[in-house]
Amino acid sequence: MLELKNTALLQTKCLINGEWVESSEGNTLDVFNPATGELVATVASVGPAETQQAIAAAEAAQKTWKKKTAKERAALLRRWHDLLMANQEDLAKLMTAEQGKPLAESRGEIGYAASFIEWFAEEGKRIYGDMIPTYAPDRRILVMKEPVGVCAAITPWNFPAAMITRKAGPALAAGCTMIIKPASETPLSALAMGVLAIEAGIPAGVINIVVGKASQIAKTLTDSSVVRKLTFTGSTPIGKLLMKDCADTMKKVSLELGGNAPFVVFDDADIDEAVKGAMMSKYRNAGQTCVCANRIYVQAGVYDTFVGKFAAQVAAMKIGHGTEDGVEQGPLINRAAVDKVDEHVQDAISKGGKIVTGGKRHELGDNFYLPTVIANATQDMLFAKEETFGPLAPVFKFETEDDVIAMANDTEYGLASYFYSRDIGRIFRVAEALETGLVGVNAGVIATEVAPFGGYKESGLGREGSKYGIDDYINTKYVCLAGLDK
Ligand SMILES: NC(=O)C1=CN([C@@H]2O[C@H](COP(=O)(O)OP(=O)(O)OC[C@H]3O[C@@H](n4cnc5c(N)ncnc54)[C@H](OP(=O)(O)O)[C@@H]3O)[C@@H](O)[C@H]2O)C=CC1
Ligand SMILES: O=C(O)[C@H](O)CS(=O)(=O)O
Repeated sequence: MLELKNTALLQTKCLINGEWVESSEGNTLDVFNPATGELVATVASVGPAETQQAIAAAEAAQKTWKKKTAKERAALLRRWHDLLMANQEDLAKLMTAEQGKPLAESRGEIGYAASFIEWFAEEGKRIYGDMIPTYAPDRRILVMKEPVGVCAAITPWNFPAAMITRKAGPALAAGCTMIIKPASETPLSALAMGVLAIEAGIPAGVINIVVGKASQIAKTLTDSSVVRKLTFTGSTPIGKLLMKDCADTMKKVSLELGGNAPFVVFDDADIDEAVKGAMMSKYRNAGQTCVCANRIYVQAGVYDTFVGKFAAQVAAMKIGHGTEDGVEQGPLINRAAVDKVDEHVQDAISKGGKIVTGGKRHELGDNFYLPTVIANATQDMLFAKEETFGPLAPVFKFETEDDVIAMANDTEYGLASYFYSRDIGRIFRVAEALETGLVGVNAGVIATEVAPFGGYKESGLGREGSKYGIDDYINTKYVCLAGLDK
């Protein structure tokens, strides 16, 4: 049973124009605990009519929100940040209840989510324009930076808080307003953050949260000419669909999509550090992150040592419900996710892969799968080309630097990559050769609000976080002042 200190955080209605509303047709959707299968809450499930109301509210609110000074917006965002942190434990409990991740990871995600609000509260004060040396004595050239306007966000279940604030932070700091459609599996984290945004004093209509049938809500958002930008985190196929749907109204689009991260261990690596990094990169969130190591490549000279050390640590992981102390891996989000992991395992076995540890469903329940290591992985196996999005680590052997760079880049994805080496020449050669937006050198987890996060190729468009992350919420205007010599 969910025991919250601040019971107001368990919000089951949608947020439109500062009001908590039910579906006009009485529709609802159930939120289940992926560990136990128990019903956590029943949430209002709205459609096109309510989405239109949210768009209208965001449009009206933006007229005054953009006129606040960056400092005024920053003060409100800072209060939101402080309330997120003050309610971190309750927000973490809600997240573990609906998403399944261990409480420690949920607490960490709330801190990560709040960091984007804190970061962009300050970045909003540094959206500088330009005064460009003129081309004519009677003229002056101004460059103004203005908020894009009404923005829509569609977010995933794997990081139910951080993937929202990584978008809402820059949007609100820049003077934009937002309609957020969270994933149907995990709406409670979004709605709880909405409760705290209202408490922080963020005006009605600046943030709107609509839960419901994704395709219906999305179509209403993408068809609307009022919505000037769409930002999405999720699968590449859905990202492509949304990008196409945004073309008719020429919206700005930011996409954080799927990945297929290579994790490379060279023979000059610190093997113990490489094992530590592989554990963190592969099994965080039960392998359900777009930047998880999806393919582990180990140079022949250290292959057996790495596999032995790595598999021993994986086999020792504590699996359980996210609410249990010390649990390192909880359930996956649903049965389909577990089936996909098992499909990759069975495919590998059929092609000569060797299970070193794990390789089967866990008796804890339908959504649990043992953390798995497969040796003798080869490029013809499904996980070489498909994102597993689960706790499966295939370990490939390679001979040369050129060989492994070719294999690492042999994918349509380009989000994250990692490698371990202590040779400075190799570090620069390989970091520059890898075709990904993020590169971790001797590190397995590198996401932070201060650095730009985003992909190459079919892993997406745009950057989130860092000083670059606010650019996607800004329009640049050139103003020419003439007649100044009279
Ligand atoms: N880059 C990343 O961080 C993430 C990548 N993924 C990738 O996506 C794969 C599948 O995960 P999944 O959760 O199904 O990802 P989806 O892309 O299906 O879902 C992400 C978001 O998109 C919404 N959505 C689903 N279908 C549509 C549609 N037709 N139009 C508009 N929005 C839609 C979902 O809503 P609803 O929940 O209501 O269906 C959810 O809010 C994973 O295996 C992984 O490869 C997934 C999550 C995060
Ligand atoms: O979508 C994801 O998987 C996250 O962006 C990964 S991270 O930002 O938590 O590294």
